[in-house]
Amino acid sequence: MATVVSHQAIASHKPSSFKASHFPKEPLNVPIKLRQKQFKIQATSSSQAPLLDPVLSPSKTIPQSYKKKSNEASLILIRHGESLWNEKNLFTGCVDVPLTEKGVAEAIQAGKRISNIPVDLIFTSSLIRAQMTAMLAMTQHRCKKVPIILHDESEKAQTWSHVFSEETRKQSIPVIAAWQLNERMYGELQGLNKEETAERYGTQQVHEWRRSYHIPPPKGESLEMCAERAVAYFEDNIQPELAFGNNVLIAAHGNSLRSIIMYLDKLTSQEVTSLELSTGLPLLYIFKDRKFMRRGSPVGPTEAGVYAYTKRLAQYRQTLDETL
Ligand SMILES: O=C(O)[C@@H](CO)OP(=O)(O)O
Repeated sequence: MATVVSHQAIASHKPSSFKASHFPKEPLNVPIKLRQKQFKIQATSSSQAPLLDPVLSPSKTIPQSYKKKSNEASLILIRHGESLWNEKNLFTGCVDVPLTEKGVAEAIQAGKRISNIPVDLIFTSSLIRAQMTAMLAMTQHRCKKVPIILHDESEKAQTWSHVFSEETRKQSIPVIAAWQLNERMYGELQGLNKEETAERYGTQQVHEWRRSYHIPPPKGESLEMCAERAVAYFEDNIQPELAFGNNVLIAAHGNSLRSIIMYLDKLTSQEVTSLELSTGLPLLYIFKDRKFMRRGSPVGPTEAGVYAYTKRLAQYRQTLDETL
């Protein structure tokens, strides 16, 4: 079954509808797991003191009043916009190259398409092309919240990036960068031209390296190996957020997203070989009753059908319309 995916999601939380009680004393809506790992709530009312400190004890991290927000959540997947090496037709993998001007435009266009879909939390890979895409897309979001990258590479990085205003935090969206969402490592193909590689090794061989599930490129990751870390990360860190009711945007890569879509859509290792993702096209899923329902790629933020998908999305857009 061949599947070409693109999509577009919708709404945003209008500030007035976003009750502080959803995230009592929470920083940036920090997700449960990350919050457990990275933060503890500091018991102080001083405006001078940080509202959050690095975790000292995970057991102290979950406020008693923390309750599930919703039984339903939106999940938006976006493959990054065109990169400089996409343009040159080079195998890229884990080489960290930026977007082209076209890629920037694609990311902005993706943002327009999802400008009415709620986003509480953003996950990206650790690579700049995915991060640029997420950030550029969010410039278009009607909620006008500010995406902020959480830095957990050191205790100092955590401490130095604290936000001291609760109001400011409420107007922010945490961005979590995870290497597990990186593009598959393309081994000895990284930097090689795809067409020349096909001429040298044969079209069939190169197609197997690029699209088969089990066969890795020389000294690189097969899709199966990529799935082991990307899907594990999704299950451990992203799915719990959706189950809690947080709406999530993931900006990542052709192959890390193929492996996640394989998991979401329950594709076989044969079916995934024909799954192709276009650059910069958002794809919307609804997570409800522990199931993922793919909703495709809405054409524009005003497309009526998008809002028919769920009452919650329609309400969210209506709230935006009334507030902004
Ligand atoms: O070069 C890469 O990293 C990927 C994505 O651009 O290529 P492919 O389409 O071959 O998986």
